[in-house]
Amino acid sequence: TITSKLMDMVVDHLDDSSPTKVTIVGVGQVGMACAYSIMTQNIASEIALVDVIADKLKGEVYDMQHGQAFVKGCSVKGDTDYKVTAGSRLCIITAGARQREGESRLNLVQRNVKIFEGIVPNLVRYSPNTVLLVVSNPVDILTYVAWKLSGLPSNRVIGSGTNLDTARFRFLLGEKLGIAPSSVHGYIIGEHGDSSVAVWSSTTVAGVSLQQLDPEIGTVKDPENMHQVHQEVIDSAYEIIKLKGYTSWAIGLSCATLASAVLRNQKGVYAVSTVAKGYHGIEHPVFLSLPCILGQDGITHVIKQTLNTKEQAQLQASANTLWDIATSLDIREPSKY
Ligand SMILES: COc1ncc(-c2ccc3c(Nc4cccc(C(=O)O)c4)c(C(N)=O)cnc3c2)c(OC)n1
Repeated sequence: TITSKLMDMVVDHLDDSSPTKVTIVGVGQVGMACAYSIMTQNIASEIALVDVIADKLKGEVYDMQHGQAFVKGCSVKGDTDYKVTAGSRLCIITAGARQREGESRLNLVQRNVKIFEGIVPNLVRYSPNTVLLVVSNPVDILTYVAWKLSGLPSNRVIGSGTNLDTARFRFLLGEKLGIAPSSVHGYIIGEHGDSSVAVWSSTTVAGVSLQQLDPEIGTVKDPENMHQVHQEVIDSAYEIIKLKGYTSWAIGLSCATLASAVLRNQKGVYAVSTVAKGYHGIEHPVFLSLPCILGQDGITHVIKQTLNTKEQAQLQASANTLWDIATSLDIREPSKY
């Protein structure tokens, strides 16, 4: 054969037990933007793609595989059978039901619970030590659902949460200040979407607090209307969906950054959705975004920011809303024994 003429075998099969393998469930626009970002940034040595639409899945796998020659060391495979995901360090869930015309948020969530019941137990079965990263919306509720269905410790169940909101906030502030987003430090925390909280008191450039320079910053009395920056962040997802039908590139890049923090044990601080019980007077085990340190075992620490009374009240209101939804869901938890 060509192989035997080309080369001599030295070792039959090296047990490559340390592949940095990432699974992505859902090969829609978000899932493929995650896959492409992870592949081109050499964050994983293996990417496994899973979905229920077999032809779409096969097409995406082939198309990604044909790009392997252009990147260093990232192999892509895919299957509708979850066996393909075995040994993943990180599993990213982008799958979910599409909101139907006039469908209530609660009905959509319940449909996604059913879908997650088909996905999460399969992921944990083949990768019991995995970290889960939930991207599907409504992300805070669905990260809680994934946590309940997985039986994993909460440090290994993460929601992308307000990580993307925070990136948009830093970008828009940077545009106003003429400073690169990487040098504008600030966090949007809490519930992803309309009720997120911009923590103006900890928004700084070179350690200089913008709130100290302008105590009204972020309020409607702020002469420079910086409050508008947070409103633009909240509106941006709707704006982009109106313009192109979905969002993909920024969420894909944000997930690649979170994947890198986990796979490379980087200990970066990111606003991601985690169990907020015990922080800022929150009593229920709901998932909300807080600044978290990310490493190989998921969330190792939560940074305790000092929030003003208004910011705390907003978080607690979100926590109560999410807890009402969480307790109304019928989630089939794994048997404890
Ligand atoms: C083992 O049992 C099992 N296995 C898989 C599923 C399941 C269901 C829906 C899935 C799914 N979404 C999906 C599939 C079909 C219809 C819809 C919808 O919006 O109605 C949504 C996706 C995705 N890419 O969005 C990806 N995987 C899925 C997987 C499932 O759902 C109950 N049950």
